[in-house]
Amino acid sequence: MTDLRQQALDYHEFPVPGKTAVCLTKPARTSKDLALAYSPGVAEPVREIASNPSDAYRYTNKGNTVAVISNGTAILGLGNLGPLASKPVMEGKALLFKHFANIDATDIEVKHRTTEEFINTVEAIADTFGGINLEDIKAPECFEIERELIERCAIPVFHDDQHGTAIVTAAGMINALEIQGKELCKAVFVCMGAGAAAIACMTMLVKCGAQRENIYMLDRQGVLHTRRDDMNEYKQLFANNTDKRTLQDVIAGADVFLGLSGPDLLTEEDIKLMADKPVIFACSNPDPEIKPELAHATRQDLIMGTGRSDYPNQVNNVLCFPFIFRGALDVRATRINDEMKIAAVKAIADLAKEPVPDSVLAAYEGVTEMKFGADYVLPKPMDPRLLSRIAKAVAQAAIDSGVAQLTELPDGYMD
Ligand SMILES: NC(=O)C1=CN([C@@H]2O[C@H](COP(=O)(O)OP(=O)(O)OC[C@H]3O[C@@H](n4cnc5c(N)ncnc54)[C@H](OP(=O)(O)O)[C@@H]3O)[C@@H](O)[C@H]2O)C=CC1
Ligand SMILES: CC(=O)C(=O)O
Ligand SMILES: [Mg+2]
Repeated sequence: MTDLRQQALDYHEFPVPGKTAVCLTKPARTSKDLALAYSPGVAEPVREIASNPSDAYRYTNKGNTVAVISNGTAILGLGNLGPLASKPVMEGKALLFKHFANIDATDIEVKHRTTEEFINTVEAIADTFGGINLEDIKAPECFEIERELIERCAIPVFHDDQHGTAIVTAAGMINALEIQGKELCKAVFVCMGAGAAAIACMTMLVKCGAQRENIYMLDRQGVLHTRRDDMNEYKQLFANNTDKRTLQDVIAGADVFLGLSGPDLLTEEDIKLMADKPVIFACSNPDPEIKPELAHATRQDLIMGTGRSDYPNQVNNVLCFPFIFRGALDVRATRINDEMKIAAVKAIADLAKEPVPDSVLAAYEGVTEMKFGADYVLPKPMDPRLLSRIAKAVAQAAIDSGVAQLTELPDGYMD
């Protein structure tokens, strides 16, 4: 048993099992308190909400809550291990929502037979919450699930593995390519994986300026190409009219490798074939497509990122989801649209160029300097400025694009 394995199990088991609990925001000590909190007093907000549903934001915790919902079909890069096994990850997301953005998140693991049953289950409970963060639901079902739920729910529904990952990847990619002296619109991309995260990341990169014809994607069968007849409609959008079939065929001369697939799928020989000054984001969790030690030992001119906390350049949706929901909840956005996502990309990318506060350095043992460059293309999750920068940009974008129920930012918001 490795040290980290035992430490992780102990962390989850002691002093109480799990990572989250409920806390009270109102007194419940006296009979008067109970008469207000429960019967008879609770009847008053019930009547108010029955006659005006938006009063749920006024008298209940709805406006500061997010449901983190999974079916466990794509738990990190561990695969389809079922809803119950996904609970530690969902509790982990709830911990991050609370710690970084003071949002009260509840994890919900759904057992279901059909995609429709999952959608109906989530729709049925949606009004309880201010937002829904879908997590670790595999492609292609995730696309239909999210689309349907956005249609059916009056609150933001956001598949984190798609859009949280895409926002952070785009921010990191813009910065990494700038440092390498390359342009997004000219860069050649190889994306290993063609699932939830990969399709969303490449879609977002195209929105940010990457050229569709410069993108090669691969799944377990190899390169997505137009002569294949085994691809779903989402993969078809990224199929190229090409004779290239393997990773080795497409990685030769590529500027970027983006891994959203599984562990150890990229070799030293592969990265030797890439163009000068490549960018490698090997984002599979917990084990990346190539270990940073191996990549750095192979080439000196690359920028390397992973999804993990224990290497430089953590390309992980934790940099986005707590903060984008903070902004969306605070203006009661009914959805999280492209304008809000692009605002988040820009806020994250820009923050990486600013001097890093000492409090961030203190959270990273042994690190004495962090400065925009090859080992610092993205802000750190511990950076307290992420909250104000992303939430404010997102909330403003929600107002400007007409999906906020508030017409202006609250006075002094995030100042
Ligand atoms: N760093 C971050 O913030 C994030 C990282 N991720 C990581 O991305 C990975 C994928 O997650 P997600 O998109 O949600 O899962 P999905 O199940 O939706 O997609 C997985 C994709 O990876 C492909 N794949 C798996 N194994 C291989 C292989 N051996 N060779 C080629 N392709 C392979 C699958 O191919 P096929 O279609 O043929 O089955 C599929 O296209 C996970 O490792 C996850 O940890 C995800 C979200 C955020
Ligand atoms: C980070 C994350 O959401 C994942 O790996 O699935
Ligand atoms: Mg995930």
